[in-house]
Amino acid sequence: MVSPAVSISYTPLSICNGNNNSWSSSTSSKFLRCFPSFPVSSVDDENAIRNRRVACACVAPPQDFTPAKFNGAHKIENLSVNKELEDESDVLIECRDVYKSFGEKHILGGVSLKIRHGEAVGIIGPSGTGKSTILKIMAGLLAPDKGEVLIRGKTRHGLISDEEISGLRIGLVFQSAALFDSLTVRENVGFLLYENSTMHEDQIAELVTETLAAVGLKGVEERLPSELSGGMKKRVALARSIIYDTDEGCNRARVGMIYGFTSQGSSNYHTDIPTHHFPPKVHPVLLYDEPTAGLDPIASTVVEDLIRSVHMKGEDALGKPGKIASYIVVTHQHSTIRRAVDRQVSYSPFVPQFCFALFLLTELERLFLSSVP
Ligand SMILES: Nc1ncnc2c1ncn2[C@@H]1O[C@H](COP(=O)(O)OP(=O)(O)OP(=O)(O)O)[C@@H](O)[C@H]1O
Repeated sequence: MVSPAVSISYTPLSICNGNNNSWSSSTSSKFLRCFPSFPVSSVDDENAIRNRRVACACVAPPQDFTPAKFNGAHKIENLSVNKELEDESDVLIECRDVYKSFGEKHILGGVSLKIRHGEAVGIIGPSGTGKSTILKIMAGLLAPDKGEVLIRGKTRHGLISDEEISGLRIGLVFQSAALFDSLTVRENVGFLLYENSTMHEDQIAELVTETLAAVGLKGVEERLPSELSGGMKKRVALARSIIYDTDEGCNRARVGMIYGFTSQGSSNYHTDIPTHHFPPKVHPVLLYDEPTAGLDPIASTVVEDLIRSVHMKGEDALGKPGKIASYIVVTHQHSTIRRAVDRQVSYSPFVPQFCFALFLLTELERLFLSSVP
């Protein structure tokens, strides 16, 4: 089993990107390795973490760190240092110098980042800095005031369009599970298919059961959301974001349709992929907004491993390879960065102190977990 290690950097740069062996000697010498192994809990799944390339993203304030003057416009910086990633052909989503304000509030001030095929990216930063906003912009639910969003190299104009996402399936899993309270788990997970596919109800029911099993839930199909724990709700939301139409008979005209639900009506965005296997040119990308918020450390671990397992480099609870090409996780929890992310993008100028605080919290969490019999 590969054990992720956490390192402390004495520079704001906190990335160990790429594969486990990607530390150059000059880089590794700048880092103090402090936790050679991650605590093994009962929910650890060797398969789920076997394919983890890196889980390392923690920074301490540099000794000479002086916070930059805050001028109201935060900037996300892609801190990747991996030269291998300079090839542009595998970029699925790119934000280029994106600005966004709400009224007088300047939320995003020149955000640039790229999400590549196969990547697992974490976005970390203080509350209210615009992390959810950038996810919504990437998903095409909000338009930037200035700057560009490119989907597989093509500039998106305005909000998401059917044409644009014919090659990309973007799912957005919101912070709250945002299930429909009056619908059963089966109806929630299968909602899009019941509403929009030509699949027979029995087929949908079977697919829902299979998808729930993939996220480790069995026998909950007929329950209402109010009868589930917070962690179970998150898993149901995850199942809803990865289910897709298996009806080969469906024509492809529906590829690229997008549906949305938030807590006031819409929270999870899907496209409807009507083939059992994703067409070769369709890349499912999931955007998770604080998927472990409000969960205890063990429930968080389950969700973090599930996020890994539905990724193309993982295996789901049924032992099948995951189907998600790339994903982004917005989180406040360092454990989520450590377990579920290969690469981290951070908000400046506060991130060194913020990550250091997260590091301390994670250590408390680790001590707590290790003391549990
Ligand atoms: N539709 C909107 N209208 C007006 N203000 C908004 C809107 N959406 C977000 N904001 C404001 O933009 C700021 C950034 O919000 P956002 O949800 O993106 O932050 P965040 O970094 O994800 O925060 P948190 O970590 O607390 O979830 C907040 O001050 C929020 O009130």
